[in-house]
Amino acid sequence: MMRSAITALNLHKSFTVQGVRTNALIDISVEMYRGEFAVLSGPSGCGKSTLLATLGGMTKPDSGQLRAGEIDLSSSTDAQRDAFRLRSCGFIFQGFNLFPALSALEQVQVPLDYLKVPEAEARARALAALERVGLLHRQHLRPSHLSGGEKQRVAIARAIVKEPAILFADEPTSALDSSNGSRIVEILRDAARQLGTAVLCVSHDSRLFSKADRLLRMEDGRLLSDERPASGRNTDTREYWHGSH
Ligand SMILES: Nc1ncnc2c1ncn2[C@@H]1O[C@H](COP(=O)(O)OP(=O)(O)OP(=O)(O)O)[C@@H](O)[C@H]1O
Repeated sequence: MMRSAITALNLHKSFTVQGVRTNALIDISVEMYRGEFAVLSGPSGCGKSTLLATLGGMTKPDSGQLRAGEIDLSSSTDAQRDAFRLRSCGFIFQGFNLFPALSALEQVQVPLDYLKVPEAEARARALAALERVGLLHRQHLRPSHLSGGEKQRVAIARAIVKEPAILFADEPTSALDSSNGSRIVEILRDAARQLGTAVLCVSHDSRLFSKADRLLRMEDGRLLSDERPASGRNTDTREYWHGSH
């Protein structure tokens, strides 16, 4: 049995700017599972970022249902959605979004400080997350002394340090060369497997497609296809739930 991280049912979202209405999400129903690495693609403006923002509790859908475990996000207050985001979601963006003045280790500790994790534990967990992305030896460096690939790995460590139920990545490899990009994909896939996180990654990068457990495709606000390619690794999360973790 795959464990659901988030379930969306009949989501609609539109924007009206100067009297012109855009339907960014039209009747989207999708369920994201823990342990699964899903890649979302589609033409520019088709609604990918809006879907991530909605699933991640950053914007409210106009209608439809959104449920994460016991939490009904569609009828929740802003404070409840903030709490869900803080506790259960990780985000990775193409521009890394690191704090210039903080070392790699400090960046990764930030979310745990927000969650009020005691300092010693936060430090130990941040070091473990940096180790997971292969950056233990860079822990004291600030972003200006890190390469693009390393910065993205710090951003991933920061996103996975709280072991989120769901991890959203918006074009995480687009600023990277191919070997750094491949490494990021491996790390995201390992995060899904080893932490039992649902990873939803927006990408136009076809190299990612072959690594995905699941391929979602949007067009004009609609979810056009949702497939688990036979060539992908199994989508069974037993590896995590009954494995050595
Ligand atoms: N805050 C907003 N206000 C008005 N319109 C918006 C807003 N956010 C998105 N839109 C519109 O909704 C549609 C979907 O946008 P969205 O950013 O989700 O697409 P996308 O697939 O992520 O595009 P890209 O690949 O170019 O990032 C677009 O037509 C966009 O112009």
